[in-house]
Amino acid sequence: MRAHEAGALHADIGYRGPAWLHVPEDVNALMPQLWPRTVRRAGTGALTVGGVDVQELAEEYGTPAYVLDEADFRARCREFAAAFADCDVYYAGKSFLCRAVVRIVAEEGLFLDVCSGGELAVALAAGMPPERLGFHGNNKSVAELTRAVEAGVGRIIVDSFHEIDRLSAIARERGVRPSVLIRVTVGVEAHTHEYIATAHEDQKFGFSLAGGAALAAALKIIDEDVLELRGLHSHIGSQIFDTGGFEVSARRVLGLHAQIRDARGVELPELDLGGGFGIAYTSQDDPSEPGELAKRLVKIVEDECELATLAVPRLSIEPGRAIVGPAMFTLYEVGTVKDVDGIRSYVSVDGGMSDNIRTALYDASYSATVASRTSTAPPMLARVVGKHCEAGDIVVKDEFLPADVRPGDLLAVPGTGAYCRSMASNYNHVPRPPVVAVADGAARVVVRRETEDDLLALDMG
Ligand SMILES: Cc1ncc(COP(=O)(O)O)c(C=O)c1O
Ligand SMILES: N[C@@H](CCCC[NH3+])C(=O)O
Repeated sequence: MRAHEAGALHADIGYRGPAWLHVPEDVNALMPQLWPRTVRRAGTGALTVGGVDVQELAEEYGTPAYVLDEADFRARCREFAAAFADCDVYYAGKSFLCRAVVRIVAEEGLFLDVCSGGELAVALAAGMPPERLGFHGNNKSVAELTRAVEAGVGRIIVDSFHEIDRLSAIARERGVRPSVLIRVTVGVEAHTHEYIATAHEDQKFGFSLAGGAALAAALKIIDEDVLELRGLHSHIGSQIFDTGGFEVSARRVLGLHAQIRDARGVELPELDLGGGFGIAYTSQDDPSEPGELAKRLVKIVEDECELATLAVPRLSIEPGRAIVGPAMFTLYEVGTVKDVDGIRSYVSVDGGMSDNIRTALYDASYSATVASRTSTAPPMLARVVGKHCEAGDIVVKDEFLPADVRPGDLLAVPGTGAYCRSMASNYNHVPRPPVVAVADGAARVVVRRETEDDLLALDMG
């Protein structure tokens, strides 16, 4: 069925889904932009990834499981590195981090952004050269800052006056001069969910540009001469498609570069515009390629520098979601199917909000497909829900699945590489799923499944 016929069918079936979701012509079809690049439907009807059948993965590693397409992940790292060849690309580790990922990121020539002592520990344990690390956070502890300084972290992005004082004390004590950037709140209202927008005035991150705190912080660091101020940093939010926000942000931050030059005669050599580049979760999302993003961002910075008569600083960016998000999907097994009074069917899977909190937290949209077979049954409006004791435990709000979807089917949800395993919880004492990396016909566990023994290990009786 074609999309334009969907309206009529929507009316016929008393459709209760969102207006944008169309009845698919073929409920078995995969939209390439949603899936890791090596995913195919094999002759058997089951999905394969990296040449491995998902049924084999489910048998060997169980469900739910996050499945990482290693070739896809590497390709995305490489594409960002190539597109931003004259810039520094920091992979945002908060999106998903484990030692295997750190090693791949390093091998593919990227830098790494960490934002806690734990992420720093993983990065160092995996052998990431410390000078290729950036350290973020609005409330870094003395212990975290000390560790970063002692390890020789390449740059620390300072976020408060308290932090500047703390870091300066640590640096003085050790007779070192850590490189810092200042996180600037540029007052941009990014077009994304409120909880993942980070540059409007009223929030916890950064020094306000409009209020003068950012300039005061820069002058303090320059005048005290303990820390080396390398540049300014702005991150406007996450899952953003429009480069307009980056343009405003670059203009404002470079305006501050010019103010600092005018006040102290210093031109800062670096500028970081953060991450936030959107990916496709559904047919409605149309992300830009890294090459296109690079062209636009570099031009924005060059134009703004020309206007402010500044030398062009070295640009860095911090993409997380755009690199790992599309490289993974979550593989679940269907446990129950309930038709609720002709409204929709609730398809329960063996995970839920503990492995993907984004739907509940940000009202995020996802897609899904039956992964273990194809079906000739007509499409049926479904809501994929988890097994938690919570009515808001929704994985995929609205999707068309074949009407014969049944217990034992494997269900795959694409786009779960970023902020799913990294934000996973043990709610209801559900152990967190493993991450299985697949490449060239072979699978390996890069993060093992949590066990009930792991859960009990923290419980002191
Ligand atoms: C400072 C900073 N840099 C980079 C990122 C990565 O964002 P994304 O994964 O959307 O690219 C974040 C998260 O939003 C962030 O807070
Ligand atoms: N956790 C958010 C991204 C922002 C987090 C980093 N500031 C998400 O899932 O979309």
